[in-house]
Amino acid sequence: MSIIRVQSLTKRFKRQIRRSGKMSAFKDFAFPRHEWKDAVKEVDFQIDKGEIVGYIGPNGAGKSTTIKMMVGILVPTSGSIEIGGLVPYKNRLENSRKIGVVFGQRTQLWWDIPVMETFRLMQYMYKIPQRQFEENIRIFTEILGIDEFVNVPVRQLSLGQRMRADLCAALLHNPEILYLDEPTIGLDVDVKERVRGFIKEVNRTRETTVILTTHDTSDLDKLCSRVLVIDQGSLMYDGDLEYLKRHYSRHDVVTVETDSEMPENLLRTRFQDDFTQEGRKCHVRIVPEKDSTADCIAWFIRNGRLLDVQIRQTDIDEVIRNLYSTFKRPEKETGSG
Ligand SMILES: Nc1ncnc2c1ncn2[C@@H]1O[C@H](COP(=O)(O)OP(=O)(O)OP(=O)(O)O)[C@@H](O)[C@H]1O
Repeated sequence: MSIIRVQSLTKRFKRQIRRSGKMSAFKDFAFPRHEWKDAVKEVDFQIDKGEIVGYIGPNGAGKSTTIKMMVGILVPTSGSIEIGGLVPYKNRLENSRKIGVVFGQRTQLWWDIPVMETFRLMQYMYKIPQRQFEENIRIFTEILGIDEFVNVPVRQLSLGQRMRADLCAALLHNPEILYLDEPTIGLDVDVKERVRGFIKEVNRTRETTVILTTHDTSDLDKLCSRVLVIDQGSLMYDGDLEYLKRHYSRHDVVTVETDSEMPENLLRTRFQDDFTQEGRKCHVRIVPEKDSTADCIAWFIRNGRLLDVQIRQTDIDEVIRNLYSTFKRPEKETGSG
């Protein structure tokens, strides 16, 4: 049962064209020239209750514009959006009770007051019953480990602490849908893991639907099985993450340095033609159908003395570039099932 239905969604912005050269500022002011930009073009998708979906694409692809229309901040130029039966920009207040939003780059919390006071203000604004409020605070503070800084003003929090407080605040009113815009940007590895664990737990226990934009492939790997890929406003792919990675990524490369040069015939027996050697360094291309990074490293540990290991993983921008060059014109592709 779809909780989100997006049909032929388009958002067109009018932008001023800036001139260059002599008197350009004056000319721009006196004789402004404009162009139209389709930030989102004829986008269609549906999302079921309880799904976690990655919404990805390069910078300027149209992700935030789509999310802003789903949240109700922007009005579509054409097409339709229905969130749990509501049209977001027409029913902003009702829609806001169904959704939680977290932007990694900016906080929704009040800068000058302690975290717990912010939560209390949220309780007041969303009319959250006391029991629900207390229970959520208890559960969320435990999983996110925020009890040690609930009395600290938001402005004094580190980025990782602020992000955890933001996540907690966004979920206090038990929203059905959670929009996360780059939720792990700038966080250290431990906090990233904590945030991902929390998102997973909320999705599992409350069936919260999660839409996530990210440039971090690990977020996708750990959280999403389905991704939507947008580029230049058009939806290029809607389907399985694994399918996308298998078909459009270059393979991961493991570079291993050993204390002495390994015999080429030994390497060839194990890795056939999927390696190159430069003295004590060996680069192995991991072909997922027949090998894994872990097995490759384990083999080197058994057969030589390791000095260094580097793994070059496929980054999602590279996947998208490959996807884009495969389809000369943006097209939709269904990879699931
Ligand atoms: N208010 C606006 N007026 C004019 N153009 C806009 C406006 N908002 C966004 N755009 C343009 O629409 C396009 C899509 O922008 P959007 O912010 O949705 O991209 P994005 O995929 O979220 O990018 P990023 O990953 O960098 O956040 C960009 O070309 C951007 O310059």
